[in-house]
Amino acid sequence: MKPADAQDLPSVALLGIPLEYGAGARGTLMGPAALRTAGLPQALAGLGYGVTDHGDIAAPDYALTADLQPLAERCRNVAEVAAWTRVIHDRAYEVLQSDGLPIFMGGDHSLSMGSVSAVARRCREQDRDLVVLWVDAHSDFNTPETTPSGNMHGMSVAFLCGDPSLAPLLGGRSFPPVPTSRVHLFGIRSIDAQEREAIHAHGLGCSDMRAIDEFGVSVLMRQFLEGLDPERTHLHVSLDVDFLDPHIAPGVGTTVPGGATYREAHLVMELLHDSGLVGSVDLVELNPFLDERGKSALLMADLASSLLGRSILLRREVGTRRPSLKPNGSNFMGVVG
Ligand SMILES: NC(=[NH2+])NCCC[C@H](N)C(=O)O
Ligand SMILES: [Mn+2]
Repeated sequence: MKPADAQDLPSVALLGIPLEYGAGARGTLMGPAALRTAGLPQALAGLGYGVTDHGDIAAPDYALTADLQPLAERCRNVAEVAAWTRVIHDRAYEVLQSDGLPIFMGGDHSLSMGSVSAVARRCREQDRDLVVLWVDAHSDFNTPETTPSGNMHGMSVAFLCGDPSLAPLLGGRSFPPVPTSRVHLFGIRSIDAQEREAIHAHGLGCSDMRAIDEFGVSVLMRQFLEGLDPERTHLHVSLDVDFLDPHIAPGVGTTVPGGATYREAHLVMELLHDSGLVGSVDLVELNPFLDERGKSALLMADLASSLLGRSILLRREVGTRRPSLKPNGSNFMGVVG
């Protein structure tokens, strides 16, 4: 997608995914409703977008079939998550055929196995390079073998990068795995021991919270964006509520102290918008049952508005040029821990 100017704004397609089987805590099933109550559709319409709300995906039937049996011991709710992954993939793929930038409203983070796999399939057809920006406290790179919790929302990145043990989740559908060199983790501050080793071994890009403390979100985000080919890139942004500091966003089951501040989070979204590369979005892990008077829902809706171009700038042109700042040669982007 090219940067949108006022007369040429694209449309937005909302898809609700009330999924909670991938998380340890229940309640993310209410996430899509809370994002609507927080005014997300109206906020995007107010920016000038044509907004189509495709409603919520209905809960699919599930069964622990033979192909899933090997996963059952290490993965909680694997039959439910597999059934959801398949319907999410199919529905997301349909929505991707229609016009407009899709926003997948979760739902726990295991939904990205369905949404991003569909985006990957679509990108292959359109000869685009899919790049995934995982904005999260966690790296979600566990596999059934390494998971300490069994919670499948901690395995989405491994699935998307083609972990063979998780392949049965899609039930025969195929998608091009996202090369690990095209995944960038942002805001990370909670990694399990074996997960850390796997991230090193596979060479995923990572701006962890330590790097953000030292260099700031602007330098790191600009460096990430500069590495992308503007002609070929479809950037998928997967935004987990727990990227944010728990003080400003308590409505999530896996809070980790020391998260992004209000302005850091908005600046990330603003820089992403200015890049003109964002092609699809997940808003995940919002748990209204744990929220305080809707404040996390309101913040997520607000961040989505910034990602889609709402600007606090007086002069619009300041924010719409391509990022150009080059930090001087240091290689802090690829380092974890
Ligand atoms: N999307 C999330 N909130 N993921 C949390 C994952 C936590 C932990 N690493 C696990 O595998 O259980
Ligand atoms: Mn996550």
